[in-house]
Amino acid sequence: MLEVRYASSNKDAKSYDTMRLREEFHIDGLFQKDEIKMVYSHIDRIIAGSVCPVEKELKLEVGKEIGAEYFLERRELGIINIGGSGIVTLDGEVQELEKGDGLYVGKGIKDVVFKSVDPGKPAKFYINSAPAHASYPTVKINVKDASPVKLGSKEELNQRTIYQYVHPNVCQSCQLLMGMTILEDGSVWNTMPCHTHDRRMEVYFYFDMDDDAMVFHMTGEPKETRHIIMRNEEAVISPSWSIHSGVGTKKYTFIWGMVGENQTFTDMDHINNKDLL
Ligand SMILES: O=C[C@H](O)[C@@H](O)CC(=O)C(=O)O
Ligand SMILES: [Zn+2]
Repeated sequence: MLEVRYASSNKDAKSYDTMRLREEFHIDGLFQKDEIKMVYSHIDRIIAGSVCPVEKELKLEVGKEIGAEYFLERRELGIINIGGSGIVTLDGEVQELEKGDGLYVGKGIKDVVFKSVDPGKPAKFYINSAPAHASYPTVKINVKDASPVKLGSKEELNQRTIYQYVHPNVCQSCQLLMGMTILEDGSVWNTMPCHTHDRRMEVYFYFDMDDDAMVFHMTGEPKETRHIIMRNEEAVISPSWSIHSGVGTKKYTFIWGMVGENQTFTDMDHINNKDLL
């Protein structure tokens, strides 16, 4: 299933009510058994989605929206498995991904097939894909190979480690950047102090949450902030003009993916807390 969403202007988004904000930016219904769900956003043409093979093998297919012979004809793909052991087969070559493992798949791979090792403990593949102009090698990224950046402090309730998976420090890609942020026990804030980066949009995917837990995800321009309530295994699109930051009622982890003009991670436009409205 592929759902298409168009881009929203910062001028229009100011007047969105809760439901409209969710319609434009919030993604739920991920990880349905034996299904692939994808959202194709016209914001930098990122595709974010889930692949949840249980009994069946699932193959990436293309429709008219992509206009290619096969999914990765002119795209690249990042995968992180958040479930049980899984297998991704790339033109017949087998890659095994345990929980937390990632895979970068370059342009030109024709057959991408997903399956679970044990249907009793299905794999859950979270995916991000972006248009690509060049083919870079497939790279498997274990959590331990991802490049860690420690941020925050106990006092600010935002102590966390950002693991860069698809990033120039780890592997080559055309435009995709992807990683996972893990919070320390008792820290509830991510990406606060917050930032924007007009050169890249971003998608956050929240997981490893209890059923009754929520993350209040902050969105909007720095002086027009709104929130979107996130529950386990839901994602949210952040246009380049928007902040993206969250606070949890209980513990959570999230995967971030960025697509756009550049790949520089440290070029964000930091926003001072006192300037937020
Ligand atoms: O532009 C960078 C992205 O928003 C994330 O990498 C930030 C993040 O995971 C965090 O601060 O917790
Ligand atoms: Zn960001």
